[in-house]
Amino acid sequence: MAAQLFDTKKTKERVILTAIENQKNSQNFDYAIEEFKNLAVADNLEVVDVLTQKYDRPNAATYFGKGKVEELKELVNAKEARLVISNDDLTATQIRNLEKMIASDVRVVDRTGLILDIFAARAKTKIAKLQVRLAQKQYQLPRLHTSLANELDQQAGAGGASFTSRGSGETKLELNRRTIEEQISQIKTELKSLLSSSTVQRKRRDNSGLKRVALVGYTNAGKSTWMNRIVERYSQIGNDSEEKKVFEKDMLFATLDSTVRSIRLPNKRQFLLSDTVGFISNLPHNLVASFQSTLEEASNSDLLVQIVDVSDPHYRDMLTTTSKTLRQIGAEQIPMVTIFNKADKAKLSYPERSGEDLIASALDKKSLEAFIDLLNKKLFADLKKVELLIPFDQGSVLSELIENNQVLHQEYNDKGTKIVLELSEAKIKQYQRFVNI
Ligand SMILES: Nc1nc2c(ncn2[C@@H]2O[C@H](COP(=O)(O)OP(=O)(O)OP(=O)(O)O)[C@@H](O)[C@H]2O)c(=O)[nH]1
Repeated sequence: MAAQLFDTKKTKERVILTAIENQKNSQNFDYAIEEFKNLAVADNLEVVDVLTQKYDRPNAATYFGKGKVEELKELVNAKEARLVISNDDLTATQIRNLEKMIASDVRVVDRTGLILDIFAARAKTKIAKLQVRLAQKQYQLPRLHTSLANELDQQAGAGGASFTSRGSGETKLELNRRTIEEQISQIKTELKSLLSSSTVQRKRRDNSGLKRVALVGYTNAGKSTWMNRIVERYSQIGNDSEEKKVFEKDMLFATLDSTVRSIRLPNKRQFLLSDTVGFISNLPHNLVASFQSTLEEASNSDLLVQIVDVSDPHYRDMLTTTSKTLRQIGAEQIPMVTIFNKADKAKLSYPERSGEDLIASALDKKSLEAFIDLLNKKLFADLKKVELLIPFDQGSVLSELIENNQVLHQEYNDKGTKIVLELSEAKIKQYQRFVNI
């Protein structure tokens, strides 16, 4: 449903990446280029060269300065590339001018367009597809120019109606703008109704009073792998968890939907675990807005578990990216622990606690135990030991308590059953009348 910007699936399209180095980004410039290249590879493109320029600010008309555009033109010809992607967002004017100056059959896109394209290819569920489509349309709107207009014209033609014939005196561009605006509003309506039913589901789960844990972190850090290991071992519904597994793959943005699973530990403590879309530096604003509901899994949780690939030389930059994204979605106040993952690849010893955090490998059994131990300590720190006296005629209350909590001690007296267990403040309130003082 979500249309691809470039047809990359049959043969790998040859691409030249461009970027501007300035005072603001010079410190992390190498990392930014590395990340940019990975994004292109993730979109099945073949990066044939990277052209950069030191410049305080991109040229408003042509992005690069005049001489550099000439250099780019020569490079495009020499390397037989038909696609140029800029690391900075481009305006419609910059795109139009660059395409004109380089060659008529060369397309110029920016990093946001590239990320949207990857998301479009990865989106599987109806909600994810619509969210990407919304972000794509919002991205297209201010960038409408002739070549996009022609593309839209063809799309409309395929639908039968030629909207160029509508209304007198209106330009093609205005009509296209109006069409996109209408599509945006349709997608929003559809999303709203789909999301309201999924919000209902979320609320229903919330009523269980279970704590929520969200796995967050840079794309490809290992979030889905951890999720699957935990689900395989501790999922609430038996061991037949194959269909509950989430997509785990060595590629950027393998997961676009947030998945929530109910987990029950051997000590009977329960919580909801969610996996969510991976972060990346400067995640396009439109995408963050479109994926707000998916990202809410993280911003509504009681504990964030940040997964970082410690074997990546840029892992510190990835930690910064995660912090920035968490601020962007209003989740910076939520308590967080960090798992320095892929310690096996980094040749570090594991599992090992590092203060409140953990050095671990998702592929290791002992790391899973250490992870669960950490969760137990952080997530259930507010549990209080309490003694309850349940009268004999309240058998159902007693069995519910025993079923859902680890009973530390149990004995009988002439009034009923005395049990000692750990409960949250809310649960103590709920069972207040049975508290044995
Ligand atoms: N060696 C090693 N590989 C790991 C470890 N954890 C995950 N991986 C691999 O890293 C790759 C990415 O893992 P995922 O779990 O898909 O990563 P993710 O964070 O969910 O990725 P996105 O969906 O892109 O956000 C997969 O090929 C995993 O098998 C680990 O501890 N050690």
